[in-house]
Amino acid sequence: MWGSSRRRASVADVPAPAVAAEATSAPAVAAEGAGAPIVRTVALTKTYGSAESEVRALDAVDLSVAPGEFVAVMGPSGCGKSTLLNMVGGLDTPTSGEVFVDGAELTTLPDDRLTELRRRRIGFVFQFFNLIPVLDAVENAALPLTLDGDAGAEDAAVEWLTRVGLADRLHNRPDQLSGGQQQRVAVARALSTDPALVLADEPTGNLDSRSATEIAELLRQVAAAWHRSVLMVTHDPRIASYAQRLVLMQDGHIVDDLPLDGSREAPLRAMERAGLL
Ligand SMILES: Nc1ncnc2c1ncn2[C@@H]1O[C@H](COP(=O)(O)OP(=O)(O)OP(=O)(O)O)[C@@H](O)[C@H]1O
Repeated sequence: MWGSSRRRASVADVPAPAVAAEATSAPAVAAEGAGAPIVRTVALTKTYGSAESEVRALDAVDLSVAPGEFVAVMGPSGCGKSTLLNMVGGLDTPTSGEVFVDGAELTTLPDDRLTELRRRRIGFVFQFFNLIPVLDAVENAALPLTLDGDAGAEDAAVEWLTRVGLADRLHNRPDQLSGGQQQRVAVARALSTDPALVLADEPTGNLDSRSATEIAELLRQVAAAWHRSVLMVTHDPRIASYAQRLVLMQDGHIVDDLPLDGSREAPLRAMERAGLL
């Protein structure tokens, strides 16, 4: 469905207002309206176990992410960050509440539509890159489209690898790339399907400080220049400072939600204020 209506962005578009229109012009199902959030959770709750062993990983979480917005999520270990990302990514199902992504309510979508939405409208970036060792950068970045039988898979991969600064590394395998370069390949792979949303779970957790900063800057660009929404979980306040907005979680709740101004210290100060340090 999206494959037929999707227009591939060209490197020549960068920075490209057209990409912004493209990112929001082909919603999965009836959209919630122009300018509607790309992510919206309503009273999102997830419990694991039952009775006395019950863990409330998410407790009535309401969160919205606007088109092209870069939001960082921080909080102590076990506060529900990954659970939130998994619910928004359709990788796990809520106990109650609703999750809208790009206008579609995930809990009511038939399996095939959910799979299609995950494949085409959401890009995933993981801490350990999750690249295939025997494939080169182009083949790795093309993989989601290749698996979908898309004839333009490698062209899209080359375009996005060029955008993320790897035009001279197209045919290197992961073991021939630095950690930061491998994560760039993973970002290109996440973007190759033209998603509205990129979900990044600790994307800099396996990188040295300099590469981590470069990936944070790249994710900022994914949102600011290429108009994809980015929802990123991180433990690193310095990395969070590249986002436009910080969501702080504790015990399955959002305890603060504040705009950021690029100050490297702001997330740390917010965590101090919330008593999370
Ligand atoms: N499959 C599961 N079964 C039982 N409990 C789970 C499961 N997944 C998560 N939990 C629990 O839910 C709570 C939230 O976990 P989650 O992984 O979302 O936290 P987190 O904030 O991402 O933690 P971290 O920063 O350590 O990755 C924790 O108490 C965790 O033990």
